[in-house]
Amino acid sequence: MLGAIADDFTGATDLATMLRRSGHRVAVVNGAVDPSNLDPGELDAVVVALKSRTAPVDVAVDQTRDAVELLRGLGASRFYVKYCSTFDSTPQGNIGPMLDAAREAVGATRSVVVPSLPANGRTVYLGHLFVGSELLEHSPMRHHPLTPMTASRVADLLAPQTPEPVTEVRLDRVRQGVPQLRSALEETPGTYVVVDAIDDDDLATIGLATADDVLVSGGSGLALGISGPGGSRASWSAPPAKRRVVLCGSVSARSLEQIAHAARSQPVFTIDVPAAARDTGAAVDQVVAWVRDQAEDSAPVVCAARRREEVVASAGAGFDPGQVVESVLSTTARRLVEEGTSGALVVAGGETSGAVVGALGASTLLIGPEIAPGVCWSLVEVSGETVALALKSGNFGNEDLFTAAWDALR
Ligand SMILES: Nc1ncnc2c1ncn2[C@@H]1O[C@H](COP(=O)(O)OP(=O)(O)O)[C@@H](O)[C@H]1O
Ligand SMILES: O=C(O)[C@@H](O)C(=O)COP(=O)(O)O
Repeated sequence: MLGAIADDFTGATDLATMLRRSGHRVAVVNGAVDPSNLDPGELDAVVVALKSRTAPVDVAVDQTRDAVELLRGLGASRFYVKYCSTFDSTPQGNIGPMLDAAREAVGATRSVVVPSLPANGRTVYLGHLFVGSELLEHSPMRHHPLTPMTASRVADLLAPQTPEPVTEVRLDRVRQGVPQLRSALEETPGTYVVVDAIDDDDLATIGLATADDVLVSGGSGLALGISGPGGSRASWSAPPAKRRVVLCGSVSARSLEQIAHAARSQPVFTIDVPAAARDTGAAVDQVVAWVRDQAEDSAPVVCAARRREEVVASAGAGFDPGQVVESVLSTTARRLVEEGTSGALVVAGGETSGAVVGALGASTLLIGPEIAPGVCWSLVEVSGETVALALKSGNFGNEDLFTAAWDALR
């Protein structure tokens, strides 16, 4: 079994989507909950979802070690550390510390570092990470509130995060083929080796060349190069139709476009963040009541900003706006599910998704149909009821995702 550790929940379902494509029967487990209902005999891969991307370094390291133990207990013999395809991290971490912790725990001497996800425009060439046609440092990730990415060479981003040497293998060696790449990796000194990849064939070559490595790391793209046995997939059946709701805590450029698109046909509610900070319970009551008032066949959207200017800055606010929004959206999710109002949620944003899955107390996500590259439906059990969840990474999906996602739920 392949055991994977993802540093956020949307990243976990992103990876699961790619593992499913490459022939694995895969489940995502919430690293914070005991996965007692999991039958590893029916799975080729398990992804542990953590909320460690922006956690304190020691917390991320402890969570990583615990995840390795959990995966070992489930029978994992190979491991995959999944981080963001835009390498979201700071000079302190947490990609380096998580890699160091995983490498020591699994006894690996080396790991490739492969953030590329060509399906969503993330490529690495000459060691530099591109988002579409722009270097990472010129992309909107430059302005990310928690992990502003102001450099583009992956080795330069990783080096301050680890005492281990970081080296590079260039595209020409990848394009020479699997045996040559394997030799290049063996000859290249360095514990972490950043490998260029600009299309899915490159990822396939890297996957084959590292097939015997006990540890690999990357965005989700590398999973396309790791072949699973390709047996029949875990059974999927959509839960009974109940009201559909979108909870968007992401303020990424693509999520804001998706809200604007949905607003043309669906009701949209914008949370008043300062008011919610004063009385979170009242804000949740207001959102839940608003959702109940919408037409049964609608797919209402709840968000906390429709434009970038509406994002409340932490500095000087006197409260943590991110925490307030996560709290309102996750408590709303639990209320809507518990009272039977909603059985299908699209949740946008990595931190937001971690908060929602945490509030639902879900332990295992059974992976279902794909909605867009890196976005899929999943099923969770909440108090004996089956709920459909789609966890969407901030910058993933077409503009119409909040209205089109439901088509894949049948
Ligand atoms: N209006 C707002 N003001 C301040 N923070 C907000 C607002 N709306 C959402 N947030 C916060 O922004 C963060 C977005 O992060 P996340 O959910 O990971 O999305 P993404 O995947 O796009 O990065 C969350 O912590 C969320 O609570
Ligand atoms: O690898 C990716 O790009 C995604 O799986 C991911 O981790 C994105 O993070 P969020 O935008 O914070 O959801």
